[in-house]
Amino acid sequence: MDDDLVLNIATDDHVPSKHISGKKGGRWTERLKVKRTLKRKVRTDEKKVPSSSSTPSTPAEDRPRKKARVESVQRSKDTAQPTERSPQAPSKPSNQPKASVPQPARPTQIISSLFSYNPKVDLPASPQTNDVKPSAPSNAPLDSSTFAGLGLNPLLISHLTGKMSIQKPTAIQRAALPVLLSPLPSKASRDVFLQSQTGSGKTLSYLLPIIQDLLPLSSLSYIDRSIGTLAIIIAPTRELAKQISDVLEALLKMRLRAEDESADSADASAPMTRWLVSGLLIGGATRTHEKARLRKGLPILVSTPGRLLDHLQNTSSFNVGKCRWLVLDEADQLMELGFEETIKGIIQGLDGRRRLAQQAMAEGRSTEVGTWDWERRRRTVLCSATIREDVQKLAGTTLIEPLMVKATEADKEESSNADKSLVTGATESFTPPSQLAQNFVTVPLKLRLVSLVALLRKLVTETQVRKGAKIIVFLSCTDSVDFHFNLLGGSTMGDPEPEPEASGSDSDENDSDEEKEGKSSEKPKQLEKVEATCPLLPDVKIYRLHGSLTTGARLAALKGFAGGKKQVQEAPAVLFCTSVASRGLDLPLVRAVVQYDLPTEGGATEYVHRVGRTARAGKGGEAWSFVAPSEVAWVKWVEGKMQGEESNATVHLRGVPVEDLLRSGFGGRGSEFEQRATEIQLAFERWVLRNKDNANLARKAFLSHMRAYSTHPSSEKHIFHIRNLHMGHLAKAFALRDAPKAVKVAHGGSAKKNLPKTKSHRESNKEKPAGSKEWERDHSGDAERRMQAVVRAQGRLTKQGGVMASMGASEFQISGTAELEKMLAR
Ligand SMILES: Nc1ncnc2c1ncn2[C@@H]1O[C@H](COP(=O)(O)OP(=O)(O)OP(=O)(O)O)[C@@H](O)[C@H]1O
Repeated sequence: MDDDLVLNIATDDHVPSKHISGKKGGRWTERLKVKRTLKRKVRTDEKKVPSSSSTPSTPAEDRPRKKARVESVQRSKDTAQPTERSPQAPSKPSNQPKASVPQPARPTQIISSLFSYNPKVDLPASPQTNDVKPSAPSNAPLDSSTFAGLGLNPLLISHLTGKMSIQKPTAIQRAALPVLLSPLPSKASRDVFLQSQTGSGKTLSYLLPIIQDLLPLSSLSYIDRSIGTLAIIIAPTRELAKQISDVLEALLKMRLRAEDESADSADASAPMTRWLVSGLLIGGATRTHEKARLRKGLPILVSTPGRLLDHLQNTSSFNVGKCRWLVLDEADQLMELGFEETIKGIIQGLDGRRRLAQQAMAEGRSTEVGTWDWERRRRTVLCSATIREDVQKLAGTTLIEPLMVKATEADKEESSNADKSLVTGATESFTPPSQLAQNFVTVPLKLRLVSLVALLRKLVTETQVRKGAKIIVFLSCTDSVDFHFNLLGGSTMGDPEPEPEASGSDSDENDSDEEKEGKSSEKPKQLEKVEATCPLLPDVKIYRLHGSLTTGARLAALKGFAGGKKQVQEAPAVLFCTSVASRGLDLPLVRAVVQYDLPTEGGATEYVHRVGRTARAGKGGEAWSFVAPSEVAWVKWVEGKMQGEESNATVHLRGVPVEDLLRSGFGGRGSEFEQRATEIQLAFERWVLRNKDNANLARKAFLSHMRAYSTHPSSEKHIFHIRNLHMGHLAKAFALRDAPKAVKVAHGGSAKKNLPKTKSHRESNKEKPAGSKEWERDHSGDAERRMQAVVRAQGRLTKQGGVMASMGASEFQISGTAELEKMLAR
């Protein structure tokens, strides 16, 4: 199957016909001579004809054109003949947004096999109709309960209802607040393990009790922020920490008045919480700056683990001896990112600081005024959407006699409960919110790119009515995110090429101090562009998010995507991202989550976390997964995993035929969508051919995607095996015209030289700004380390002349350079 070699070869009008009209009559030797002369002339003329693209040619283009298969040509003639509307590629369906795309400067005849040689796709037996009734929301606020009934301070309640539009508690809040608010049963208060579905309101479940606990301190005469840090919340990523800090700040804006104090009294507006300052430590600012803020005092601190440990070890003015609360949010991600040892270090550091502070008091060395209840121990709360084995391990090392608090079904009173003790060894299923509509499309590799555009157009059209809706698209690696962001933001569909932008909207002020000092930013400025638009998605803003962007660019992208306070009036937005956005992020109005690449790590759990970015707090949402024909078994597999062994609930993904998707995205009658899709594919391919940078982005993305794909664990290799992928077809998904071999050569030099050396895709690509120690701490997970060990072992083996371990024989399907090379050449 090498049909990909002949795709999209444009035949320009002025290219002489290859048909040789032979001389009639005369001797056969004379006839042959004439025929040869003519043939030579045709070849010379062909060489003189300039390339259809006026852009610098890539090495791949320098090669002679390949011969088109008759079948392909025939097919394209049947399906891709330009029609009256075809220049407006793609014409919109009647209900589509106005996508007036200028006529592309395209050849008069298109030869494309985008719709031929694709494997036959059978839709698995799954509910196909649209009339599957949506279930009642499982993470919505409850009508049957009130915050007052749970013991929340009336001032907090009025702030929640008046300023934050939060009226009723969710199931996890109903379960957690009584436990965390209750007067402590003993000096040794119980630690808590908080578990519930995505988007169920875990953040408020611990923030409200912390604030309510600290509020009474406001009446102490000596209280001010120099009291030091009394509560610490740890989150695995900077984005999450920032998000929690934003919610905390919204809560602390609360202005408290004594009940008998009139609103007119002189100091009625004075906040009693003035001393209750929150701080954020995420490594974006210089250490000196952070130290200065710590010295002043930050009573409630939100931090990433690495930075917190750093200050505990190196900042003597960090006054944390009186810390009463420690929250470990997104515990499963903390474990996945390899923070177990860091957390242990933090706990030791906190204990040590407490001992020192007590000692200083006892020995009269402390300058502090007032008394402090040193008997009261620090309470630890661990939050997680899952109770996987590694999370239980973390609970075992950080919690003392914990209570398990969970909420699974919002509508059942008895399901919100606080168990007597922590469940151990349980393998409970982890399900998305019940109101989430889960879909999948089996997409032949060649059609992936155009199908993605079709799906985005469809979703955007549907959201036009509900302005401001957002769509998140998950991809396998940073290179792929960069490629798709630049491709959609750069393809013109025939418009004159836009001037290259000097820089994006990521202004200098967004850059962190460290980045300004040039310490961690290695990316060229243009790659840090934050926002893009695409003629195929009118009025839609496109963003990207991955760990290799500078902190400034990451936060700017999130801010742009989330929109301002009036999100409802804003343009729809699409965010291309890696798994860095899969946990905890609470972005308003996310209407759909598209898993263009299925998770390489974390399996079904990661799938549920990703789709959990929509359908939050009782709202609706859609999940879409792209499944390759060789991966169809994934659907049953993931349904089974979500269902769990004991659950009676049925979890179904609805299968949508790819033709339906393309038709609803591109419109037209009959198979017109095929021609429109072909034209879009051609426009993308032209963008790749436009210059070397674009071509390199595409090739890098292709190779990095391959590497990412090869890291699916061996337990999933019956579904995801690199051997099952047709490289030529996959190249199409990266708008590459070259066959894999050409990709390799065009990358400059030998394949061996150009393929990333046997490093894990994560190490070489996924989230790492080179030289960033903070990244090392924030993103180096156990799985990654194990994978790197396998890669290193393979490297040693081959260097010693050993035989490469067979693919998938280890935990990870790491292919060595030679192995990958062989596949590429296949
Ligand atoms: N009682 C409530 N009523 C209405 N909305 C709420 C309520 N509690 C929380 N929310 C909103 O629900 C959304 C999700 O909350 P939160 O981020 O705390 O969920 P989560 O359980 O931590 O999710 P994840 O596991 O994905 O991190 C937020 O936008 C929050 O403002």
